[in-house]
Amino acid sequence: MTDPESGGVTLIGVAAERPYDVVVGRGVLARVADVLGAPRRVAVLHPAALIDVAVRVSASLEHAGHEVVRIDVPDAEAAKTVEVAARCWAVLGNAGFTRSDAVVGVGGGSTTDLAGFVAATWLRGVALVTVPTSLLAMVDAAVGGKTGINTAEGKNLVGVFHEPVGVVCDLDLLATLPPVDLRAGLGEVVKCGFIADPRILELVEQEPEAALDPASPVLRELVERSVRVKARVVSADLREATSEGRQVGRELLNYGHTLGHAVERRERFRWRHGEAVSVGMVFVAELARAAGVLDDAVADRHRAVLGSLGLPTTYAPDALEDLVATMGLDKKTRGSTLRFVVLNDLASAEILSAPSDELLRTAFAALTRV
Ligand SMILES: NC(=O)c1ccc[n+]([C@@H]2O[C@H](COP(=O)([O-])OP(=O)(O)OC[C@H]3O[C@@H](n4cnc5c(N)ncnc54)[C@H](O)[C@@H]3O)[C@@H](O)[C@H]2O)c1
Ligand SMILES: O=C(O)C(=O)C[C@@H](O)[C@H](O)[C@H](O)COP(=O)(O)O
Ligand SMILES: [Zn+2]
Repeated sequence: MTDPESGGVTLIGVAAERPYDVVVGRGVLARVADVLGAPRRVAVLHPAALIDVAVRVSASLEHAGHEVVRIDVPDAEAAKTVEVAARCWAVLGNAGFTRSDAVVGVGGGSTTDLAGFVAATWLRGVALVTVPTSLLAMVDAAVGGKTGINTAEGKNLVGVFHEPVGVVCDLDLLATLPPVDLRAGLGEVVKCGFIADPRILELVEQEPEAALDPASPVLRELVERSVRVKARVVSADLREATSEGRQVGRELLNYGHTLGHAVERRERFRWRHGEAVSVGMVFVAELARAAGVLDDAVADRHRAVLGSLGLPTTYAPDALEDLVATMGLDKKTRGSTLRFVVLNDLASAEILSAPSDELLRTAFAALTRV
C-alpha cells in the first residue's frame, strides 16, 4: 500500500506471527526509531564500508532515547561465520543486552543475515530491524526472517527463522552501491519476475539501462514489485514448510539457488550471490526444458533477460560432479534425493525430484554452451 500522507513512502505488509511492514522510500532512515518504539539498548551491526549510514541510524536512535552500541563486522560473506557471530554475542553480553533490547542490521544481505542470526540466537531471540543498503538485501535478504551463516561445507547451513519487527529500505542508499552489486541484486529481481510477476521481466526487457540506474523510477518499481512477491510468498509459508509433492510453498524463492549456492561455494564466495543465482536459474530453465515441462520461449528468455543485464549465464564445463556433491546438502534435498524448483510456465512452478544423471548432464551441457 502507498501511504499518500507520508511523502511517497510505500508500506508493504508481511503476515507473520507478529505482522510487520517493509518501508520503501527515500530519506526514510529515521523510521528505524519509529519501528523500535520505547527506548532500549540497540546494537547496530554494520560493515566498515557503511559506517556513515550506521552513524546516521545510530544518531536518530539516540535522539529517540535509545542507548546504541555499534558493532563493526567484516564485509560481505566474511561476516557470515560463527566466529563473527560469537564476537557479536560477546558485545551484547558485555553491554548487558536483555530480552527487551534489539539488534539492527545495516548493510547488504550478508550483514542482515548475520544480524538476524545474532538477534535470533541471543537469549533465544531479541527484536530485529533490518536496514538493507544493497538492492539485493532490499528486495530479498532483509525481508522474510531467514537468517544464517555459512560453514566450510556450504552456504547458509546454520540458521534459524526469525522475523524482523520492521524493514526500512531507503532507496537513496543505492546511489553509492557499486554497479557490480546493483547488477547482482537484479538477479533476485529477475527471479521474482520468473516465479511470480512477469511484469518485472517486461520492465527489464524494455529498459535494462534504467533497471541499472539507482535514481530511476523503474528501479523503484522493480524494488516494490519484488518486495511484494517476497512478502506474498513468505506470508503464505513462513517456515518453508508447505512444499508437498509437486506443490511449491516458500521453496519458490529458492528458484535457481540449488545450483547457485553450489557455485558460490565452488567459487569460494568470490562470486556475488546474485551472479551465482543467475547461473542457477539458467540451469534450472535448461533442466525444465530437458525434462519436457518448460517451453523453449520461456527457457530462452532466462538467458536473454539475465544476459541483457550483464549477469553470467554460462558456467565451467567440468564442474558438474563437484556441484552435485555440494547440492546434496541443499536444504531442499531429502535423503539422497535432489529436489529443484522448476517452472512449467511463467509464474508457475513445480518441484522436480531426483532428476536422472542424464537429465542433469543434458541441462549442464546447455549451461556450458556459449
Ligand atoms: N535471508 C535471505 O532471505 C536472503 C535472501 C537473499 C540473499 N541472502 C544473502 O544475502 C547475501 C548477499 O547480499 P548482498 O548482495 O547485499 O551482498 P553483501 O552484503 O556482501 O553486499 C555486497 C557489497 O555491497 C556493499 N554495500 C552494500 N550496500 C552498500 C551501499 N549502499 N553503498 C556502498 N556499498 C554497499 C557491501 O559493503 C558489500 O561489499 C548472501 O549472503 C545471500 O546468501 C539472504
Ligand atoms: O527467503 C527465501 O526463502 C529464499 O530462499 C530467498 C533466497 O533468495 C535466499 O538466498 C535464501 O537465503 C536462500 O535460502 P536457503 O534456505 O537456500 O539457504
Ligand atoms: Zn537468494
